[in-house]
Amino acid sequence: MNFDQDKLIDMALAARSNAYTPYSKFKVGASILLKDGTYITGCNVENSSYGLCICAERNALFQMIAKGYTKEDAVAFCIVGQTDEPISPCGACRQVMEELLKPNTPVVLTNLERKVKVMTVAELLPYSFSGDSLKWWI
Ligand SMILES: O=c1ccn([C@H]2C[C@H](O)[C@@H](CO)O2)c(=O)[nH]1
Ligand SMILES: [Zn+2]
Repeated sequence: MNFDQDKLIDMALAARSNAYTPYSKFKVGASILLKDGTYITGCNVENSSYGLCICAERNALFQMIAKGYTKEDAVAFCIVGQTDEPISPCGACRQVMEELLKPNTPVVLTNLERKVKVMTVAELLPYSFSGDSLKWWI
């Protein structure tokens, strides 16, 4: 499905401006375009107990679920951070993308210069562990 990549990046950048990062100072934004035209966004939110920090990607994906949407509704996902190259999401977020997005959903990785690399969810996490692996008894 076609989508407005510039608008998707703008939404992720706007979310990034809300990032709560007193410890790392590394702000990240994420946005999801849904089939009904809605955008859902997320930023990273840190905590003095470092293990409780949540990445922008998971914040956005969990909000998508909380608002009643599913992977079938997601058209594209975008992540932006202040990196030299388009941002590379962490392993935990790749696993959550595998769970909550479809394998062929485009993920727009970008940076503040708007250098873009588009990869699918499956390309970001090849040979993944998934819910299918839990169906061993069938
Ligand atoms: O793709 C990424 C990489 C890092 N972070 C956050 C986690 C932490 O708050 C800070 C530094 O790792 O950036 C994200 O939100 N997304
Ligand atoms: Zn992450």
